[in-house]
Parts: sequence; structure tokens; C-alpha cells
Amino acid sequence: MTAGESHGPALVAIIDGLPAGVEVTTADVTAELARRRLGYGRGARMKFERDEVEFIGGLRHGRTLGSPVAIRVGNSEWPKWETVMSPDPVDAELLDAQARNKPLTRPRPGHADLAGMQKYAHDDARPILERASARETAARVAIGAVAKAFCKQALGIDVLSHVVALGDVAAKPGVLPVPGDEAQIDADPLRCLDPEASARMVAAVDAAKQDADTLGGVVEVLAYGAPPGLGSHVQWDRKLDARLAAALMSIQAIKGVEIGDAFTQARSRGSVAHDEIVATDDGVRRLTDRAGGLEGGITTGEPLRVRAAMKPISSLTRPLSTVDVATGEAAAAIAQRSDVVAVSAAAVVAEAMVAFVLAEAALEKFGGDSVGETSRNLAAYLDNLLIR
Ligand SMILES: Cc1cc2nc3c(=O)[nH]c(=O)nc-3n(C[C@H](O)[C@H](O)[C@H](O)COP(=O)(O)O)c2cc1C
Ligand SMILES: C=C(O[C@@H]1CC(C(=O)O)=C[C@@H](OP(=O)(O)O)[C@H]1O)C(=O)O
Repeated sequence: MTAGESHGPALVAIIDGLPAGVEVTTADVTAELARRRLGYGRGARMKFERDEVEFIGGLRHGRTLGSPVAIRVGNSEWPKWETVMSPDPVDAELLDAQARNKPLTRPRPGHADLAGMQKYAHDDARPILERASARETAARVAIGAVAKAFCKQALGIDVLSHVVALGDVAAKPGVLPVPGDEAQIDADPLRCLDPEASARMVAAVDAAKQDADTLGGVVEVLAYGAPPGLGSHVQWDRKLDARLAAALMSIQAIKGVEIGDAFTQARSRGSVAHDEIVATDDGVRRLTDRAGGLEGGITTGEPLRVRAAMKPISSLTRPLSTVDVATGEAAAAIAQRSDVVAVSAAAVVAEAMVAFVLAEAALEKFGGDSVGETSRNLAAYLDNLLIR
């Protein structure tokens, strides 16, 4: 669970149910949050705003205790927003003095503004946009750092991501990052593994910015080392593909999810769409991974591969048309300084969500109140697999 507004004092995230003994530090979380700020085309806010990380529960001397882990991500910009976002009533004169306090009555298309104002009976978009903002993803990435540490230490799972498309520029297909490629990916301006495509993506961002326009794209997340048997076919809400899709769709501006090569498979014949099973010296294997490591909602033991499609950023510096709900007249939407594109950041958020879903599914299957116990349970399961 997360709480907090975009220009509030802090975001807070709590994760319950993690075993004791996960090694993680404030510096680890800070480093993950720095990765979320990466990406060519993000707005000015990414440069001046700082995430101030503080564990407020569940961690002692760099190890989880088994109690709920709570992280506070403070916002260095809070002093500028203290009046606008004050939790307590503010003196009317003080409110009038700040232009920022004026009600926002020109809801932005593509945002939660209008639907949220209708639903929550606000005549101002501020209370909606403050929570709908993807600033909230900082809290998810903070907790995701702990989930990633658990996945690695207890289960040997590595979760990584890259950008596979930005606008109409696509990376070379079939080039998959493997553990060890993280530094190279993070060093690229767009977190893309294909340098030639990355250069064209940079040019596309420049062109969109020049035209006061925005872009979206596609990110891919891979998880290596997941054992066969996470998730289940027996009930709709236990299927891991469904759970991953929901987790990824919950990220602001993600409008589509693809498991493995789903959209290519949909255009193919069955004879070339599936992963045939063969006996090898390593045991029963699939030589291809078109299914993205999931069959029947259960991990197969092959690398997990999921994609998420992000729509173009909705706030344009040349604003879209809307209605001023105070007057009923046609108007230009609220113009915010904004990202031109945020796919590189969304990829880091998607890693956090995949790690969270895998951690939850692994704990359902293997349990354990300490990292050692979870690891032993996993090892015993793998040692006793009926079919290998
Ligand atoms: C990392 C990240 C950064 C974003 N930055 C912006 C932004 O600067 N401007 C904007 O209009 N939308 C931005 N968005 C998307 C909006 O938050 C999102 O479109 C909006 O809240 C409406 O939600 P929906 O698109 O999921 O329906 C960003 C999303 C992510 C994941
Ligand atoms: C603050 C973050 O992203 C913000 C997400 C966001 C949105 O509408 O989602 C809009 C922008 O903020 P604003 O319009 O207030 O300048 C982004 O900067 C962040 O990722 O930390």
C-alpha cells in the first residue's frame, strides 16, 4: 500500500509479509529511486526534486525483521508547496496570496482530472491530480527495491528491464538483456539495449519536444531464475499472467500488457506459436520461450518476459482542448511543465511491480519467516520435482 500526494511532504509505502533477513539498505533504495529518474525526455522536475529515503519500520542494521517494512520518501520541494497542500486549514488571506492555490477548473484530457472531479465531488482538479500523478511510483520503486532484494536473496531471481520502443522507433527484435547487462542499459539515455535505435529515439524525443508534443512507448521486463510452479491454473485470480497484467496496468499511463510474444502469436498459426517440449541432457525443456515463461498462469522455469505499452504523455505544453468546468466554456487544458516521454522511468517502475508479484507468489508457494527458510523450502521443492 502506498499513500501520499505528488506535492505532499512525502510518499509512504508499506509491505507486509516479507520474511526476516532480507539484506537491504537506505542506499540501495536511494539508488533504485535514482534509476527511476533516468531517461531522456523527462521534465525539469526530475532534476531539482530530490527523493529523501527513510525506513520507518521493519529494518534493523540492514536486515528486514519480518515485521511490516515501511519506507518514507520525502520530497525536497515540500517547503514550496506547504500552503497549497497543507493538511490543516489555511488562513484565507494566505491562500489568496498564492496563485498556486487557485482552483484548477480546466481538466486535462488523458488524466484522472475530470472523472475524478465528478466522482469525488470536487470543483478543483488539484485533489485528483495530486494523487493520480506518477510521483506515486517513487513509493512503489522504494518498496520494489526490497522485493527485488528478496527475490534475489531468497529465490535467486533477477529482475531487469529495457525500453523496446519509443514512439514509432523500435529496438531490434529478439535482443534480450541478461543479468549483468543492467549497467549498460542504465547508461543508455533511454535504457534501450540497441544503440542505433536509442539514437533514433533521442531524435524522436527532440522532435516531439520541438513540436510541443509528447510520446509513449513499450517496455519489457524479464525475470531470470523463477522456478517452475509460481501461480496456478486452478482459479482466475491465482493465474500469474493475470496478476502480472494487473500489476503492470496499474502503472500510470500503461494501457496494454503483453505476455511473451502474445501479439505476434495472435497473428501466427499454432504450429509456429508455441514452445515445443523436448528431452535434453538438462531434463525436460522448451527450446523457445514464445510464451514468456508462463503456461496456464504458472511459471514454466523459462525466463519470464512481459511487456507494457505506455500511451503518450497527456499534458502537452501546447494544451489539448477541454472545458472550463467553472464557466462551461471551451478552454485550453491546464498546462503543466511535463515529461515529453517517461518510458525509461516506467520500465523501472515495471521492474518493481514484477518483483512484488513474484515475491508474493513465491511466498504463497514456499512460505518462510526467514530468507533461509524460504530458500530451504524452494531447494527442497526443486530437489523433489517429480518431472525435471
Ligand atoms: C514515470 C511516469 C511519469 C509520468 N509523467 C507524466 C507527466 O509528466 N505528465 C503527464 O501528463 N503524465 C505523466 N505520466 C502519466 C500520468 O500520470 C497518467 O497518464 C495519468 O495519471 C492518467 O492515468 P492513466 O493514463 O493511467 O489513465 C507519467 C507516468 C509515469 C509512469
Ligand atoms: C514527479 C514525478 O513525475 C511527475 C508525474 C506527472 C504525472 O502527471 O503523472 C507529471 C509531472 O509532474 P508535474 O506535472 O507536477 O510537473 C511529472 O514530473 C515523478 O515521477 O517523481
